[in-house]
Amino acid sequence: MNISIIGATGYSGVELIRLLLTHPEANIVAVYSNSQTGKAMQEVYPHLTHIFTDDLAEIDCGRIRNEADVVFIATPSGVSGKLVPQLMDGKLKVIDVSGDFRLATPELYTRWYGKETAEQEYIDQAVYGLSEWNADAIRETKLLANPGCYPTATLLSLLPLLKADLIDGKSIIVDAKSGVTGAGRGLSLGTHFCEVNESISAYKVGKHQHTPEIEQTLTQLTGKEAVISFTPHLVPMNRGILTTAYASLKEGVTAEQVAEAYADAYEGKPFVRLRPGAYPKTKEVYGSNYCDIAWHVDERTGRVIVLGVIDNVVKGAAGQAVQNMNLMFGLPETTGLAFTPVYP
Ligand SMILES: NC(=O)C1=CN([C@@H]2O[C@H](COP(=O)(O)OP(=O)(O)OC[C@H]3O[C@@H](n4cnc5c(N)ncnc54)[C@H](OP(=O)(O)O)[C@@H]3O)[C@@H](O)[C@H]2O)C=CC1
Ligand SMILES: CC(=O)N[C@@H](CCC(=O)OP(=O)(O)O)C(=O)O
Repeated sequence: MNISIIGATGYSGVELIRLLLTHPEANIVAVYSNSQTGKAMQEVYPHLTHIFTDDLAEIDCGRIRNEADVVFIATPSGVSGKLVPQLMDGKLKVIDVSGDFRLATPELYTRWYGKETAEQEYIDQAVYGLSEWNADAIRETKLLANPGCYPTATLLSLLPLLKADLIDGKSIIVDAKSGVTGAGRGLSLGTHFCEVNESISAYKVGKHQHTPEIEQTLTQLTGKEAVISFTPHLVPMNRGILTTAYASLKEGVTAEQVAEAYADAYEGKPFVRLRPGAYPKTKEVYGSNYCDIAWHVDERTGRVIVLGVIDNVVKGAAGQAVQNMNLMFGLPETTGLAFTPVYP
């Protein structure tokens, strides 16, 4: 497959390069940037010296349509919404890592992102790329909206329980923690070393843009109403997300039914590792495409507490995007992704 990457200089873009360089069917034909065109990749990322040395090109949708089979877009919100209408032509498949095509309507997007995205006709063409839950639709689409990082861990944790009707969808609380790469490579006061190191804080309480994405997907994939309280936190580490989800169990639900729901949902799903009763660490999935899930039934309160961990840049972005590419091109899901987490 001939591959182009728009936004190759960002953290998700450079992770796509790392994964695609060892993918047996992938051939990166061009990498694109907005503000660093003409530079070689190793000038921007010296760790790529002697490995990937292509020059960054100015974004050219005509060239991409002519020479690529698939284009990954890993740009800040509001960018792909404008690019995709220029790319959706002929055989080209588009995988958007940003949030521009995830929400059901442009109005909903603008309410949560404070920006404009593409028109409804393009949003309607996009398939939500939660690989483990939407594979049939993913295989057929030409426009893939790759899930957000927090939604990936949260949805994989909660969907089995809501689908099996074991929890009250309106009782869900999600407390999430992310490493700083989740905020991208751009410089900002909030991600500055002295602000983040030896500290932890919540942000965007009650207004994080992943709240509607999680609610919408829970409902679309289970047919059940879902309302969540979602609070993200920034923690002083590079990679990793831990989501702790709480939900009230329906009357009479047993720990065995909970275990069965997870086993049924993830049988034959290579990237979800079920670890009942465990305390998974982000370090245990670092650099890998795994999502580890553990659950604890609290009989005293009648709640279930679910812990999900992913590497935000891999399963939360580039890894899941490659998994989706594999599905879209009829390859085994694990192609180019079957590697062991880096530990410790
Ligand atoms: N980081 C993460 O863990 C995750 C990120 N995402 C989403 O993926 C997208 C990329 O994130 P991330 O890699 O962290 O971001 P970065 O800030 O690290 O990178 C952004 C990239 O977009 C390019 N870019 C910036 N503005 C424009 C523009 N106007 N037109 C074209 N290209 C532009 C930059 O290129 P240059 O500077 O060279 O011009 C850079 O390559 C975001 O939408 C993010 O929300 C999703 C899941 C997880
Ligand atoms: C730590 C951190 O700042 N994380 C980012 C994740 C952004 C992201 O992935 O958002 P979209 O893909 O939906 O744009 C945030 O909370 O906004």
